[in-house]
Amino acid sequence: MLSIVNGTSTISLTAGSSTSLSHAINFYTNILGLNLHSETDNITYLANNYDKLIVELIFDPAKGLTEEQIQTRTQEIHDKLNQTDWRSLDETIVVKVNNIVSLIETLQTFKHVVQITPNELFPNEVYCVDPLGYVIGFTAVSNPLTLQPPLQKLKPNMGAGTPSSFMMSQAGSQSGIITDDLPKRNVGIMTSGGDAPGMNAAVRAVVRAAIFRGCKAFAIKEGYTGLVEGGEDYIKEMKWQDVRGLLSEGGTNIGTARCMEFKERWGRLLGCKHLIEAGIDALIVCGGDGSLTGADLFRAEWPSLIQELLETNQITQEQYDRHKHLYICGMVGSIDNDMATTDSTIGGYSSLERICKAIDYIDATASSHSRAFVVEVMGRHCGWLALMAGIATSADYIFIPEKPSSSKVWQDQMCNIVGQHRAKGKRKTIVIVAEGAITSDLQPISCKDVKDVLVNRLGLDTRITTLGHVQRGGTAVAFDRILATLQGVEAVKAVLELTPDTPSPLIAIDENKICRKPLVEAVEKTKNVAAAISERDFEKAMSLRDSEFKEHLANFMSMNSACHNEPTLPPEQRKRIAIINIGAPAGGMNSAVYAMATYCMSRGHTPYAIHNGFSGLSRHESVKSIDWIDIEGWNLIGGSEIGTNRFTPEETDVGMIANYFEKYQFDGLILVGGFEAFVSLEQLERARSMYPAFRIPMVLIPATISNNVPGTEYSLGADTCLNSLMDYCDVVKQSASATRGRAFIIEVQGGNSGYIATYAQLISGAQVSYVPEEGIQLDQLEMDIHSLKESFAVEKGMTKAGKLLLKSTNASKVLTPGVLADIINSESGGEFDTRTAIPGHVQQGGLPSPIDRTRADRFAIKAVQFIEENCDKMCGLRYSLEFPREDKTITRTAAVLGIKSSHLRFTSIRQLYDYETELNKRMPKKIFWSSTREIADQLVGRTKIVRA
Ligand SMILES: Nc1ncnc2c1ncn2[C@@H]1O[C@H](COP(=O)(O)OP(=O)(O)OP(=O)(O)O)[C@@H](O)[C@H]1O
Ligand SMILES: O=P(O)(O)OC[C@H]1O[C@](O)(CO)[C@@H](O)[C@@H]1O
Ligand SMILES: [Mg+2]
Repeated sequence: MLSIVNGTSTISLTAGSSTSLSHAINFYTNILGLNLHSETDNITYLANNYDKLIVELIFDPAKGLTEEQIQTRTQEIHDKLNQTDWRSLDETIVVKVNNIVSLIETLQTFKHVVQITPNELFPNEVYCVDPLGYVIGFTAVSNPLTLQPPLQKLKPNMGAGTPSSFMMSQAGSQSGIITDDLPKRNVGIMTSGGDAPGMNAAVRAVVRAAIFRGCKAFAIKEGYTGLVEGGEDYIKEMKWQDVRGLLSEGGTNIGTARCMEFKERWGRLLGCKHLIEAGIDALIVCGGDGSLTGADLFRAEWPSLIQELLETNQITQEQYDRHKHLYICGMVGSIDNDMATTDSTIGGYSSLERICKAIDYIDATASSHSRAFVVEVMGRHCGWLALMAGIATSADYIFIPEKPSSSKVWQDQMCNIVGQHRAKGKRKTIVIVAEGAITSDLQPISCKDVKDVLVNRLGLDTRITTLGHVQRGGTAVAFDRILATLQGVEAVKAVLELTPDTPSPLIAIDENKICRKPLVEAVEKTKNVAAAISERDFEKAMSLRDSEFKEHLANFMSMNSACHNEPTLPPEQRKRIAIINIGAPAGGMNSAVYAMATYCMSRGHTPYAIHNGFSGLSRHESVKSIDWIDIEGWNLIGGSEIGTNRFTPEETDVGMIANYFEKYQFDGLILVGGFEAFVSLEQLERARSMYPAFRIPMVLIPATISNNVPGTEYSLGADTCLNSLMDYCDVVKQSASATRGRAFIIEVQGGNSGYIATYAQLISGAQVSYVPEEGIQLDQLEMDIHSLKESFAVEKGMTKAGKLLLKSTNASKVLTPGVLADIINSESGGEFDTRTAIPGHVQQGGLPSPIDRTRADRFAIKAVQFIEENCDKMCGLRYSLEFPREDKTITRTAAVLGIKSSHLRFTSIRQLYDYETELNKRMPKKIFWSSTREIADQLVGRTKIVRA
């Protein structure tokens, strides 16, 4: 993305072609919607929120940098762009151009800009293609988008376009359908390889998104077998209602297979023929590395396959002309999470949840008998499941294919670690073995091998548990439903945007960002991992796994060695680090404390817990150093073991808090909590001028189910909450469906943030979510009731679809669930009835989800590293009379750690508090999930009134 700023006025970004129109509009409305017109605002906004690269084009040197500075910066940029993948650049870049001609020249020096086209009709415009294939246009016309018609979202049609009539309508009807200039294609979706929870959600999303865009959707049944066999039994057109209820079902209802015939050319030739016969133009394959390897091969071979079909008269010239290009797109569905270039695969976290649950159960029996358990998990040649389960359950030792050692080494290492844990008083031992675990000479390591060592060398009473296909069963967790849904919608958009010349994409996720990556590259990189392992080049295999994998492994190893007697840092670098929980409980708070403390121990720092928040500290000096055995097992439990409350320092006693910070000589503070923790951090940062004890690095790990902490798109606890809400909604929906003709209004927590309600709508298929950001408008309510009535009338007695309506508590104080139910009931004319359900504090409790456990560990370790890195900066200032509080290098040492788009970032509390927070609303100014609301509505066919 490029933001182009011209000192006084903004030179605008616009669309270069129809394929990039919505891309550019999205970008542009993001900026304009926020009314960020000033240069600084644009840059700050983009740097913090949008993407990784900003190119700032200074047209007038007098208004910006000196000529010389511009030249130096320009040179730096060129050097960087030529060396690095431009999307991983993470800073503001200034390029000087004087006019459109020099802009073209400048762009031509960018290694990754593959094509630059001056526009002959409009000489003030230039288009180029970025690495993802987007056409980006530049124009000297100020704000050219005002010349475009306004973006049409859902249409407020009260007649033929009402949602239920739309839902029941045939594909191709225009009512309620997105009107853009993307081509209408017939889109096929198949699931292939091992089934994975979330595949059903992917199929639902693809079918509905395709229909919504005015295309026809087809399911190809039984994976590639469906292509090879062809015909109506295997390739079936799907209508809106065919995918109803799929969200909550495990496995894949359209079937999957491992199809040997497709590995042969003749099988693929048949596949080509059958796709053409069915009239399918675009194919979305949801499967694992094997399936996508097959898809990539199919794409590469397509021209020769179709040529052969023409030459052998198996298809007509007309068919040949229409299907010359196969538009193909990959979605990674596999529990193994073994595909390169994406952080997660659909199904991976559901499987992880099953594994963690099983190990949590095993924990109890292991502890009771003081036994060791060797647990085998799936993953084929990938150790992701074993590694993540190891972190999430605080296993003693793990075996993964990417990091093998010789038989002698692993035996000694495992016995050493397990022995030390036992010596410290641990009563149970959990060792996780990935099914693909090997020694460095490629010999498989079996659970039996591991058990024998534990028995013979440590004398432990040991049992083996092989989890097997339990790991693949059951409904998808919230994350997989979200991932599958958002990726399915993106996949449809991708296949409609593809041109014969653009490379086939794979829909990936980078931290929190759904994005497209080249399919060929992903397949190639994945194959290279396997090749590196078979060549015993384990370093290379590890380097080809994504960076998060490597980070998790390093974290596991450090936490695992916490009770060793040899910390990694020399004594003079060891610190005293305070940890505190603030705000309402959230899943993952304990995991974060556990991870921080164990990581501190492995480094040689002393971790201190401040019990019961700031009020506990000021009233009872509630500081306690943390012992390893005291926190053993905390990773797995909900709530807050050290206690949490909402009091901020100023609500308690700042002076007393400073006094205790001084007394214990804390070198750093890590807060874990939500908005109150955010406010507390700001208060402590502000108090630094007055109290030297606070001149230490301080960092906040966001933890709140409301997910409303500025500076992050993710807070610990939000995933745990979503999962409990999802289970709750599934159960209520089942009851509503069984009763027929019943709707439920479910009240959802989240303070002033509609995050939980919006994502709960997305994963439960609720008809609406009313959120505080929008309130409940009477005309919208009227429309929703009208739609509900109509859909119940259409479906009367036929289907068993229960309807859910979600309402955030703060969406309206007047329209409570009871009042809403009364209104709907009085409007329903006896055709259906509406009840209420309030999950309440269930949403805050429960065991932390594996995502919250593993993210907590990652956040925690990053936070400790932040303290380590910033301690020296503050050292000299501790007792100096002059404290440069406003100095940016100083303010940055009090920060919020967050996930932003595809990055983990520290953002200074000053920046966030002063510029990016709506204090009265306790919300960040920018809501990053607005587009998810649109998708959640689109996929249930809700008609939303567009407001100016
Ligand atoms: N090299 C290939 N060429 C053509 N087709 C392939 C190739 N590899 C795999 N396929 C097709 O993809 C199907 C599924 O592949 P595979 O069994 O490896 O599972 P996967 O997609 O990796 O999923 P998972 O690993 O999660 O089970 C195969 O049965 C085959 O039909
Ligand atoms: O279900 P199947 O065909 O026995 O395959 C089991 C394999 O499939 C997976 O579950 C998914 O690829 C692997 O983890 C496992 O090795
Ligand atoms: Mg596979």
